[in-house]
Amino acid sequence: MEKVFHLGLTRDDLHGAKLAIVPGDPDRAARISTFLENPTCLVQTREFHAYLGQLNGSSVVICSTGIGGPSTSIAVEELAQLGVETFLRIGTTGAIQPHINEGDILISQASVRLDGASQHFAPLNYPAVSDFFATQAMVNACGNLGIDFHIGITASSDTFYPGQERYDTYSGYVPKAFQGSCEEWQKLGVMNYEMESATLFTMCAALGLKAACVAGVLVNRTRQEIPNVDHGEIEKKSVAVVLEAAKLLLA
Ligand SMILES: O=P(O)(O)O[C@H]1O[C@H](CO)[C@@H](O)[C@H]1O
Ligand SMILES: O=c1cc[nH]c(=O)[nH]1
Repeated sequence: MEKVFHLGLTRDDLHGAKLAIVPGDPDRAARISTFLENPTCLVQTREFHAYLGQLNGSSVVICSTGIGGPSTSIAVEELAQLGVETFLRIGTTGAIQPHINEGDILISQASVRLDGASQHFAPLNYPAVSDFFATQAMVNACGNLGIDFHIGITASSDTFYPGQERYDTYSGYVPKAFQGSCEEWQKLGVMNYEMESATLFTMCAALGLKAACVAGVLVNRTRQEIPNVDHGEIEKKSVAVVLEAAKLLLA
């Protein structure tokens, strides 16, 4: 059986897993795997750290995507080749609406396509939209766990600095195309910035796969630029949501 190019795995390695939980951070993938039954490490290569285990008796893969669309597109493509059909992203994020607080949980319904990779799957006028039922599972998971959440549109950018209009940088310069963009997204009701959902949603919709995204808020950009909150506590909450959503989808 053929191994996929980057992950170096075969279909047999996944034991029929149809659902993947896809954080950006490889260390987060390892931490999430500890919540599975019989977790094993499948591979650790580049930014892709993959684990297999069971949730309520069904095989599930946890695989980090690394930061941004290009590496996310590789993880999703290769996991799809191995039989995965549903991708649940669990990330961290920066909020841009004043009513959203650090530690809040955000569910992305759809994303503004500030990435490049999604254009390799579908033209820009194609929506970066999540799968309705996978997103409903995220919502129901929050309900089951008694966790408050916000649901709405996410701006998903290739860059952390200029694309998210950050001026506290080495040059302090943001190209004209992004000057004023944060305020525009705020006025258009966009909740937050992160860096993978546009690629994930677009490619999954275009390829007939299912995707949803939940994220914990590390910073509110209307108040500060650098997070000063406990990442661990925020991660615990968002991990609980994604695991409960996975269980609901596998039931
Ligand atoms: O915490 P993760 O999942 O990596 O998500 C967010 O954090 C990274 C930037 O710091 C980007 O990947 C962004 O999308
Ligand atoms: O502001 C933030 C925080 C986390 N991740 C992002 O992409 N942006």
